[in-house]
Amino acid sequence: MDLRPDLTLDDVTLVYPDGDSTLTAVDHVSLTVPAGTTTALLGPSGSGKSSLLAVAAALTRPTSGQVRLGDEVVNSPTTSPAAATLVRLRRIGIVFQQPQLIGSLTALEQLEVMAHLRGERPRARRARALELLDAVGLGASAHARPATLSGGQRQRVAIARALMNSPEVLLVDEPTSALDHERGTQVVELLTSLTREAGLATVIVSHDEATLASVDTRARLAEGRLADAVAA
Ligand SMILES: Nc1ncnc2c1ncn2[C@@H]1O[C@H](COP(=O)(O)OP(=O)(O)OP(=O)(O)O)[C@@H](O)[C@H]1O
Repeated sequence: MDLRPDLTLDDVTLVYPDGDSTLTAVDHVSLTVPAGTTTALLGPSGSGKSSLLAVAAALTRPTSGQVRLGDEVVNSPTTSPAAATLVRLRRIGIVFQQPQLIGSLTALEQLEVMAHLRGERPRARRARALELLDAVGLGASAHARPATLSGGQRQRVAIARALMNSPEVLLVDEPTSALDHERGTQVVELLTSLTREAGLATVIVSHDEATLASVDTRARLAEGRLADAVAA
């Protein structure tokens, strides 16, 4: 296993403007996700889970505090948009609630597009894409288009795509919300085993505690604050 950095949030606060006043969506959250482990981020609707994920993903700058990979600060109130884009492209894989696949492309092509954007050579990117599709159990569906895949299979393509740029961090927003219990559990198990194998620091936002038996840690948000982070 490669030695990958831990993901650390140091005292992160995110305040949105809200009419004449402000709304504190994330309130002084500190959290470390060690490399090779998965943390589930739980909490009621509006507790700040998506906002925290957006800061961890360098999609949104924190109002105060910082995000680190190892010792390196990758998102802070002064991070430039260009630096944040590079961090997202090179170091962070994101899986959204909906897989957001391109209808006209095969599973293999969805992955290859990612590597193409990074300027990887065609042969290398095809080999890596096939390896990842195999890893998510879709080796036999490499040439299938999204319409012919099930919801669980589409989510697996999105996971493989997020890993195409060999990220250090994997951030996953409600991956099981469109899946039944069994398929949801399988997707979380896949995420935790890929995380261990690749030494990733993974955060899964979830409403669905029943699918989370395989995660290492559960962190709970309430009104933007971290209520607890316990070993699962
Ligand atoms: N872009 C925004 N501008 C202003 N307020 C926002 C914005 N995004 C979220 N909020 C507010 O911040 C708070 C936290 O929202 P957030 O979406 O992070 O919570 P959540 O736990 O992910 O909820 P859900 O489970 O419903 O997605 C909520 O009060 C929400 O209304």
